[in-house]
Amino acid sequence: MSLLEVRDLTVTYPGGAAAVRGVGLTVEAGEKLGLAGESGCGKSTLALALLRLLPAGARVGGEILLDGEDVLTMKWGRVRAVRWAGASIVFQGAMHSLNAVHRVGDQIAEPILLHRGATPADARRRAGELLEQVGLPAARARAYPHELSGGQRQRVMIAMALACEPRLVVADEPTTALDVMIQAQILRLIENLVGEQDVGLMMISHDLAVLADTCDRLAVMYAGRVVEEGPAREVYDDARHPYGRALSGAFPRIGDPGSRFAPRGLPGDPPDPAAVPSGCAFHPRCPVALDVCATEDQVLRDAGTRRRAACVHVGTDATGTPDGNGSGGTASARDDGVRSRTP
Ligand SMILES: Nc1ncnc2c1ncn2[C@@H]1O[C@H](COP(=O)(O)OP(=O)(O)OP(=O)(O)O)[C@@H](O)[C@H]1O
Repeated sequence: MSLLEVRDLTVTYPGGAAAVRGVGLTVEAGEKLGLAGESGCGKSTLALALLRLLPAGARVGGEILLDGEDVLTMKWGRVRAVRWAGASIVFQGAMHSLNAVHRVGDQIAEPILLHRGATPADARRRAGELLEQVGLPAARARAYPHELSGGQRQRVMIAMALACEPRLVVADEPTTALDVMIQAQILRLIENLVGEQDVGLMMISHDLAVLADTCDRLAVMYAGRVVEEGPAREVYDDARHPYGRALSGAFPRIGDPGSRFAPRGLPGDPPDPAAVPSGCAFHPRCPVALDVCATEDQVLRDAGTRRRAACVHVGTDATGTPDGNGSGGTASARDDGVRSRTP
């Protein structure tokens, strides 16, 4: 059984924005999954859904199995317990997530008191240990958030996320607000802590290069769907979906700070989730789209060993590379595929 198994997850916001449209993915214990995609593709919505943190009015379908237990049908008391000990989230922008009027040590100690049944003295001691584990002196427990740097605050957020020894850590753009040097330190910290404690990690970022550097496996999202997944380096170096290829060309590799984000050679913008294009949602921007792509939906199917992609060109003679002719794509090829939903 996987630590996390998401099956056919859909999230629609009031007003009709279909932010997540039938996502299936897994995270194993000790595995680091990177979730990539442009702004607005539904990454944060997926993360919020995992812990039932979506705003009221959002409609959710599918299953989110954490250790086999469906988060979507749990009673609220169970959800609260799961939010700390089952899975916890590190958000971007720690200043907004920490409470400005409480000392950081108290904020780390609180879930230990509430969910671990520790005595106040034990919870304080554990908070000090956690601070040391994330590279801060235990004495910083007495600091208020505004007395810490951005990188230190993000370390505190990581300590909080680890407070109740969760099985899964979800890190949503954990380093976006930080400068490059601190970013690298925080990424290594998350990587090491996850490795030491054998927890699963879902790291969310628009930066495929960072994810390829940190994670074992990558899933690429476009317009609320996973369109490609596979071993991190392979997806980054040799994406099978035209969108994955554009995205992997979009970022500097580590150590090349000169270039900036912009998916390479892609016209237009990601679609409005309230008006997702018919067929493959990527077809209006796709350099190798066929007529059929405008009308027929694409599902994830085998694209090599432990790799899947949702593109009409996958599994045909056509490579789907921008200079390939793409003529081998047929509608019938799609039916051979593996659906994103596990039967
Ligand atoms: N509360 C909400 N009500 C209505 N629409 C929403 C709400 N929250 C998000 N959306 C829409 O859902 C879509 C997905 O948003 P989401 O934040 O999940 O994307 P994302 O990939 O995480 O982007 P970013 O990296 O910018 O956070 C976007 O089009 C967004 O405008």
